Amino acid sequence: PRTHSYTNYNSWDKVQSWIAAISTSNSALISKQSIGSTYEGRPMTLLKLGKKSSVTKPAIFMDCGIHAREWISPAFCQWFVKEALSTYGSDSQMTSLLDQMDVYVLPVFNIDGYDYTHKSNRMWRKTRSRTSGTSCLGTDPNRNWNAGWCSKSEPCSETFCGSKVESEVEVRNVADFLRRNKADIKAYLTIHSYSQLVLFPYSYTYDLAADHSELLKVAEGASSALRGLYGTRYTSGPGAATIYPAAGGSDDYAYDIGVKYSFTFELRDTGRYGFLLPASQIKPTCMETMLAIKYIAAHVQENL
Ligand SMILES: NCCCCC[C@@H](C[SeH])C(=O)O
Ligand SMILES: [Zn+2]
Ligand SMILES: [Zn+2]
Repeated sequence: PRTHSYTNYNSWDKVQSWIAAISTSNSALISKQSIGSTYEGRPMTLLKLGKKSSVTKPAIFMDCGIHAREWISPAFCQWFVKEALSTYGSDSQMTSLLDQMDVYVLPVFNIDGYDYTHKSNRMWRKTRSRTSGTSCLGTDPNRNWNAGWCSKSEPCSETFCGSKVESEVEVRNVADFLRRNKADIKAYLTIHSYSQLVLFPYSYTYDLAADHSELLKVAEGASSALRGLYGTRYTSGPGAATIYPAAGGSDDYAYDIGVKYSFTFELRDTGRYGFLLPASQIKPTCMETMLAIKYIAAHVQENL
């Protein structure tokens, strides 16, 4: 049956029906808005969490599922929404957060790819768009942003940067939203797997970001908050030196348009299961990651 579960990896049609249900479950705290469609025509629906207000509040933007095979990522976004709604009023930090700020959550960024991993190729990473002149499909949505964009790359590569900046409609839809709302968006969080890392700009250069020392402090604080639950060890640092140099990333783009608190998470594990993280680890992974996200949110609030 079409039953959604927070402790299972949900197919796209289950996530889609969950979005419809959860977004109308509590009109005081959650609403939804469309930010466009994917290449194959699936609806990109943004969830807006926060105490309803007639004035614009400062916001945090979080996306999951940029890469199709990283199933623990959309699982976390669903968990986050559930936790926010169910602990508002009882958890003082979550209550303060949703009173003072709005949190935008995009549960699955690359829906076409996510659906494809459920139906065809579990290890697919990219979008499912067609590029003229090649039979290889897809562009890496985390190399397609206007941030040190790579221009030269192979269409058949897993990290193909695309035929041009924002060639991918999914990237354009989110970039447009960030540009429209950048005055109010104070933090950008993008959730990936795997490697257990908290990364921040830059990846497109080894140059340190202007806010490097503060971002490092926040990333280390988030990692230690996460470690407090089960002892899971994360590494923190700027992307280029901590994982690998990477052009055209969403975090670098958000930072360069002025969203100072920009972080990329690589969730569990460190390679034993990799992208195929067992569903039995969804709950512990989401519980510990909540602590890291709440740590960052608290820092953002303290610096509003
Ligand atoms: N902006 C690049 C952040 C660091 C790399 C993140 C990983 C996630 Se799978 C990648 O996009 O290769
Ligand atoms: Zn990824
Ligand atoms: Zn990754």
